[in-house]
Amino acid sequence: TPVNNLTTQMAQQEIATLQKRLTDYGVAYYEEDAPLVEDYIYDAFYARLVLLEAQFPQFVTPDSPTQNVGGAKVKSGLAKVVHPAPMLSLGDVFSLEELQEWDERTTKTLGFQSEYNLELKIDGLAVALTYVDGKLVQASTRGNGSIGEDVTANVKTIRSIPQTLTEPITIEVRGEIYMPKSSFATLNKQREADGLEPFANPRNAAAGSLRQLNVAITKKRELSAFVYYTADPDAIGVTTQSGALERFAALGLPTDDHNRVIATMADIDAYIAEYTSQRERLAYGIDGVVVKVNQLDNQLDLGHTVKIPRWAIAYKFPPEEALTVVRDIEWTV
Ligand SMILES: NC(=O)c1cc2c(=O)c3cc(F)ccc3oc2nc1N
Repeated sequence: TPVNNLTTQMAQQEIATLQKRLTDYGVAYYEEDAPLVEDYIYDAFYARLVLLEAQFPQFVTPDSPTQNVGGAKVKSGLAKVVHPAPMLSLGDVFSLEELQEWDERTTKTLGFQSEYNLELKIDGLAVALTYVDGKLVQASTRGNGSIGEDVTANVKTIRSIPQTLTEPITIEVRGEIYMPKSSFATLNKQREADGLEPFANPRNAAAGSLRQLNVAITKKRELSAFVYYTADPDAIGVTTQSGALERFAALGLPTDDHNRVIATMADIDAYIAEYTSQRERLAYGIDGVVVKVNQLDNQLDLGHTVKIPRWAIAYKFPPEEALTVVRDIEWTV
């Protein structure tokens, strides 16, 4: 209802509801680094409350999210960044059968069996890094794909991300920021000692540590990163995904070296089996394997939908607790 059609009674009710909702969102986001809603949803509710409180100041309370520093300010504290090209997400499959279907669809569309570049799916949060003449000038989160948050100052505290490339080129690269398992364990021990809620998983810990207004907090959190994509392959003279990863490393960008170029589904099954068992021995969390068409011109032929690329797919590992249950059942039998 437009604000000027509201009775005082209705306004008081809506303001109270919004104050409670935004306080809960703020606590989840700010205290637990486990946001309950996408930022743009939070921002819309926040804007509505600001409007109502301006119209009905008698209902502004000192503990309203619009009044306190904690929740709201942190949320809207980070500047927004519009992505030049939308940051898409990966489509997911949860079984080898579905992965086989994806391979068949891709082969049919291309008219031949493509070679694939296989990569571990790092369980962190996506960021875009912009370098101009070899200097890091901006870093932003994916956000809703079109609009992300500016985390440049935070990213500059991450040792594995170079502020200067080995060549003075201008390029935007994308990657995953993650918290190594050892840093995660240390951080949660410290939080419990300080009487704070531990982070649920390394991904939430990484997100909460990156999206800090106070950069000194980010610096203490020992984050790391892997780069896996660029929208401008011509800037680095590569024609394959595997070649791009090699060039990223030559430029001084951190890459994960577990990638493998393969030609058949049998090779994919072997890679998935290998890293399903290797998973707990890795220094960082992975939640699956990413299969990418390796030739970049074939990627262009396949294109993307509004939300996901057609030339890549994420095979997600079954959640670990499920595996434990399966093991127990086998054991009792
Ligand atoms: N978490 C990851 O380790 C990982 C994630 C992505 C993406 O999210 C991703 C999203 C795209 F639209 C295109 C390619 C991508 O490649 C990716 N490659 C990876 N290795």
